Amino acid sequence: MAIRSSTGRSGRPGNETDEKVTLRERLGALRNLPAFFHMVWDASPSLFIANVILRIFRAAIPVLILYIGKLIIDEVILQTKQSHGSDHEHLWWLISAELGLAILSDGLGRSIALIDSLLGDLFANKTSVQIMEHAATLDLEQFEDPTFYDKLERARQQTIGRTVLLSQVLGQVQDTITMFFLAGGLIAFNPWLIVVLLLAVIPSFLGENYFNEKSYSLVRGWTPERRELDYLRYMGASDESAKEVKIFGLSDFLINRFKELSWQFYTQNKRLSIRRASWGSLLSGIGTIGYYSAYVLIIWRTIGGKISIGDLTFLAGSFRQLRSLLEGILSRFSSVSQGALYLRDLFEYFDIKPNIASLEKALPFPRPIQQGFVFENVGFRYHNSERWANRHLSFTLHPGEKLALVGENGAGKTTLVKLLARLYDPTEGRILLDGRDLREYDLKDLRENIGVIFQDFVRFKMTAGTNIAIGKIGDKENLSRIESSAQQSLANHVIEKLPARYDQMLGRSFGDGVELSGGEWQKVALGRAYMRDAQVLILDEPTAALDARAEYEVFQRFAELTQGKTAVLISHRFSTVRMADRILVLDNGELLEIGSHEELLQVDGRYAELFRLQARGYQ
Ligand SMILES: Nc1ncnc2c1ncn2[C@@H]1O[C@H](COP(=O)(O)OP(=O)(O)OP(=O)(O)O)[C@@H](O)[C@H]1O
Repeated sequence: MAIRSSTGRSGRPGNETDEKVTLRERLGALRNLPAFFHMVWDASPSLFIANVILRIFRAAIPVLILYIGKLIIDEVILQTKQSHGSDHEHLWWLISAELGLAILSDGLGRSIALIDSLLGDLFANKTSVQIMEHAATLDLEQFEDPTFYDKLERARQQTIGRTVLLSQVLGQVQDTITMFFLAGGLIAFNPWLIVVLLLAVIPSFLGENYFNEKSYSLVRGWTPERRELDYLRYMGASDESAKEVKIFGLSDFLINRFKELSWQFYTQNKRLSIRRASWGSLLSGIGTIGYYSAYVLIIWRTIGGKISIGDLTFLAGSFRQLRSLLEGILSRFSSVSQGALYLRDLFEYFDIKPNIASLEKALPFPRPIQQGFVFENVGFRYHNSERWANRHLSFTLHPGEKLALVGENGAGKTTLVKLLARLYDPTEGRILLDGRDLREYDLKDLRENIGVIFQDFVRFKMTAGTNIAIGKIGDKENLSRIESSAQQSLANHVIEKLPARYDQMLGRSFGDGVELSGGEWQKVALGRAYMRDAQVLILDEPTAALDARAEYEVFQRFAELTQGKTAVLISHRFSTVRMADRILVLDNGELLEIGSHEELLQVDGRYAELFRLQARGYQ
């Protein structure tokens, strides 16, 4: 359990300086916006177009309303000066026009919000699918790397958070258009007003920008800890951990670690929020002073008779709206560029390329295998380890042969089969299949022809039928195939006792799911091996949880059913191992002995020693 800080930064989680982002980087991140809009467009072109058109219409409304307001006031003043019985028709027209515009503006606003949220949902769904699709192409090794998980986590967050970015950028465009309309009026009156306006707004923009940068750095720097918090929250309350949490009395331990980490984040965030609020009030005070200076200027000119009262309301209204628009645009610029930085995380994740992939002109997997697999001085070291998990491995796995792998815990047996299934590529040496490097074969074809059931197989919280069909998911509707696979792996006896048989939900996560015992799960997982038409079958400790009778039966069947197929078995039970044609003994990742049961007994080496040790235990 990664209860210590997973960053390895010894007690300095979320260190801001490590994750500092410059203004230049933020501007640079805006380059991600076109690609982002491309993704949004792909989510729904029609909604996207509708959104843009409605926003352009809405952008023109504020200035029209202000202008009509000015005309109304001028008209009212004119009419109060005129004699009784003057014609009010013009005034009513103006009032109706303003009312109409106000209603239209509200309707447009609601339609835009609706489209934003629909588009947001579509975008979130589409991106989640893309993240899953991309994850499927990546290497196992990449999944074992914590920095990869941080990236994946940040990318996942994009699917939810980025819809806000969409409305922000489109809102930005809309407000900019409105601003141009309003600014036109102000410039015609007095260009200096624009200068006052900018001076009033820029300080608070700089403040916003500064604090957004800090908050992005804080959140980004805290990604590993946030993952740890999620993990602790899950471990503290999940069916997977409940048993051991109770037995070992772990809840206080988990809760305390959670409290410690979450408190650290809270205090860092609180400090930043307080600073942000204090500076924000001060800087926006400057903006208010600017507004009132301009207001005084406009009033002065009105008193001097240079402009009408209607002009006064129009200009004061324009200035006030321009100020808030400009403040909005500038502060939104900070969040847009911050959003674009998060996008960078998403695109960085999409840019991760798998190392293990098919070559352009990949070979089809041989049908049938002619010469078998040849290991030529194969060595493998996990990327995060100094130790060689396999080294100097040279042997041949003949077509149709049943090979058993034997060795102590950590000897490298699972690693060897992972190399065979090309979950990893050798660090040194090579593996040949029918004389060609394994890397030359089409990866999908290779995986289809090599069926592996791992010791830590996944207990999918799905129906019993699906759990078997996993072995060949394309056949998930083929009930007779699923049933015969279940028979072969002895899972049929387990499944027939379940209330809903093959439709029974397994695991306790959903609905009326039923939990199976370890051995029962293993029989179900073994069924997956029989679903496949794979030429090579690999069973990594497939019978560890089976009782003695079940194990005997499983192997009787396995021998019959894999006639003519190549099979690799990993087992610590010598009763199983001796049924193999040949046995490969691994020690510290290296090949120690290889031969049939009888040959190895004659050699009287490690195998003979371990065999006798186990046999003695049964006497
Ligand atoms: N994903 C991994 N990252 C780093 N090291 C690993 C990883 N998986 C295994 N190892 C290391 O590689 C070595 C070989 O492991 P492997 O799982 O192949 O052993 P094994 O013979 O199958 O053991 P067991 O009998 O316990 O299943 C071990 O020292 C193990 O710690």
